[in-house]
Amino acid sequence: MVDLTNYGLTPDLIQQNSIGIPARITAVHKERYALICEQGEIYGQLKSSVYYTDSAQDFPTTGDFVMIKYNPDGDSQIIQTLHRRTKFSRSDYSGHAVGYVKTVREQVVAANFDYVFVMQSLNHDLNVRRLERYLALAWQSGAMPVVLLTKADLAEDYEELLKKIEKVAAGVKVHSISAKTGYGLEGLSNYLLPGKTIVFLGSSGVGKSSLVNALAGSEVMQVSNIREEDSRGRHTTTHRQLLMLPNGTIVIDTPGMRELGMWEVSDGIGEVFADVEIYIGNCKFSDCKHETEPGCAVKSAIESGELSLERWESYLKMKQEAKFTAERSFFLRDKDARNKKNVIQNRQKKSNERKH
Ligand SMILES: Nc1nc2c(ncn2[C@@H]2O[C@H](COP(=O)(O)OP(=O)(O)OP(=O)(O)O)[C@@H](O)[C@H]2O)c(=O)[nH]1
Ligand SMILES: [Zn+2]
Repeated sequence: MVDLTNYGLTPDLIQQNSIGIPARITAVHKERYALICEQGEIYGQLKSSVYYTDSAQDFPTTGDFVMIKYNPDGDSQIIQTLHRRTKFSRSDYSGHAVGYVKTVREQVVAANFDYVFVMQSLNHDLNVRRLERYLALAWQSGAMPVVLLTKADLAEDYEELLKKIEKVAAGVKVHSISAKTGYGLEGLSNYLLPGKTIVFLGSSGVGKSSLVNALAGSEVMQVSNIREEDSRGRHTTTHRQLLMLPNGTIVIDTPGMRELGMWEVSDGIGEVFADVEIYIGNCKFSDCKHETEPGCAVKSAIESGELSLERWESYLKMKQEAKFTAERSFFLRDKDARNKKNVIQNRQKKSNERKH
């Protein structure tokens, strides 16, 4: 029998009135879920009467703990998604076809992880702006970010670069590693603990699968062969996946983690740009736009070189993006409500017409 506490389940997650047995989602397929429960690896489907009628019910995702009605002869039934400790989510705009009313639902792409490995490769992929964005997302999730700079064996003289990264990633540990040579992997032992869950955030080809294989000591994930000259990777990870390493650490690698565009980062920004935000409250005018106002703490920090202009601009850019995402969600929710109202009015109109 599998003990789910080894998979990170804590008893407090199961509510008193819950029925069924607990399970953890290991992969999401089209209409079917792969799960692990005390009976081993199984498949399950949603109990539609619960999941489609009760909008408060969260559709399960990789890493979720759920309650199931176990079926030894076929697919089990998923009856409840348990509270998530941490999550990566974005707004789901699908289903906004003309004439249909559908709520903008939160789409969660991974849940219940302890650490986020924010990965960039030291050879081609390194981009400070993208790193800031990843870090904001990671903080937003509620878990602890850790920066991994991969393919250290391909890079020369990255000391300067490392300093720059460490500055951007204040308060976050930065590790340079090589899955190929094993360099730096022992430095990850603080996170690779039994029952802890790690999720990977990084673009295709950065070396996520290679790292998992290096840590597992065998080919547990397929590695895509990319041409190193242009670093163009193929999308090889086709299923969201959760798996356990031999030492009991759980890793999640899902393709959903790549589409970062529409994620809300509003809360995470404050964490990543704490060094920028300290100036903002110190301007002479409380509604300072940090443009031409006298006594602007931001402007004077930039002038004195305390704050780099580059950092300030990247802060503004991310703020702007977050605002756009929030407004877009709001607009669609609003539009949704209007649509719903129209549909109801039309229905009423039709039924009135029939009566007359
Ligand atoms: N030299 C070197 N190459 C590496 C290292 N890690 C990964 N690679 C290579 O980089 C390429 C992509 O590696 P993957 O592990 O498939 O990358 P991934 O992030 O899982 O990619 P997706 O599955 O597309 O998301 C492969 O050709 C690997 O052999 C490393 O530490 N050193
Ligand atoms: Zn100001």
